[in-house]
Amino acid sequence: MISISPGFDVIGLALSIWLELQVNVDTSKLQSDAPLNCVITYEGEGAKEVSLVPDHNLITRTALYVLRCHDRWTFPVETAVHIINPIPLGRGLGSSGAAVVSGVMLANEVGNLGLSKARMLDYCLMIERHPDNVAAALYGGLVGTYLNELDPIDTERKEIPLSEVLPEPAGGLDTGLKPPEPPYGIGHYKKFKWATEIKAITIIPRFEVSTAKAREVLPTMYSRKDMVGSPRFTRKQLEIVTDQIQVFNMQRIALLTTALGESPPDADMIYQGMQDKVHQPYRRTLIPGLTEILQSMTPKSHPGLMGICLSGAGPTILALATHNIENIAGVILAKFKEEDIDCDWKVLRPAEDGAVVIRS
Ligand SMILES: Nc1ncnc2c1ncn2[C@@H]1O[C@H](COP(=O)(O)OP(=O)(O)O)[C@@H](O)[C@H]1O
Ligand SMILES: N[C@@H](CCOP(=O)(O)O)C(=O)O
Repeated sequence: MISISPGFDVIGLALSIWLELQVNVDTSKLQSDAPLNCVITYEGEGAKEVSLVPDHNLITRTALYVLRCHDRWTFPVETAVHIINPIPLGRGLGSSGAAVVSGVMLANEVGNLGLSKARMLDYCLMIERHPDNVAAALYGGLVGTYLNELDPIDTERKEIPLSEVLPEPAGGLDTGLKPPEPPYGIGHYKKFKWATEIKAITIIPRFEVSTAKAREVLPTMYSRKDMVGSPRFTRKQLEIVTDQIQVFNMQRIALLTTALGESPPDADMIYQGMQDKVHQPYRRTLIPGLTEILQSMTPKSHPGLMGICLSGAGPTILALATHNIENIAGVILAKFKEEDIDCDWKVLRPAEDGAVVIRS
């Protein structure tokens, strides 16, 4: 799943590329030699780099966090988790969001915790703190999200450093200290319609940009950062510039969520709706060719194109299109090639169902 500009940290889209866990609890065994009673096997994207040690792997570490909040200190004897992952890691396609959601669901299943999806979202948000990706993965489709204003005690709990919520390796077994439980109702979501004729072309460069790094390049104060070296601006003018950036994105989000659901789609409105000033301009330093790609492709210059943006934190480019798909993809591939960047590409569609459990 991905987040869509200009809906930075707000709008997420679940796409038809599914992380799958095949889980078996062998209750005939009385004890297990596996660390934390869990045997992990793995195939697909990340197979060479992802740890198969349960208190290092993001999926099982997340599951252990949820289990430990419920006084279960290890997996049940003996839990086998086979991970099948088609989502490239560190490309802006939400592999970590999917991993976190799957870890929470894994705990819910093996621990028989009976958590609702709303409660699972709380656990996800203690780990991946921007709600766009995890809400899309959990609920499916195109979602808008927000974080609730909590009382001071719950706010403090929700902001406990990630290193305490999800230490690596997952600690606690020796100390017996329960990890911080999430407050109730951290975030909420609303699903929007998606016009079926719109396809999602993803152009996936063969290099990684970690989301953490792509967030570090963003300004903390937009007005100050934007005005560095421009002492001629007054305080009033700085406020106006900040407002302009925020209002620019808000005006677009307001249109985009409706425009993406209308048939036939209005290309100009979607294209305008996908412009962003909050994160894309700052991330160009991490992604050669980004500015040129985003600025040179419009519905007029490339018929069929509806809109174009960075997918998540990048480096993947998301182009929405109704037709001319190969041609549009070819242009973006060629532009990356000019920067000596090889890419893969996929045409995806929204996955409306969200995270599901199939019991056999
Ligand atoms: N299937 C997976 N199993 C275990 N860990 C994963 C999996 N997918 C992602 N991760 C973890 O998430 C990291 C990538 O997260 P991130 O930088 O946010 O990029 P992305 O845009 O793909 O979400 C990986 O380096 C890995 O630590
Ligand atoms: N809104 C976040 C989305 C990060 O998505 P990812 O797929 O790169 O993890 C951001 O833009 O930082």
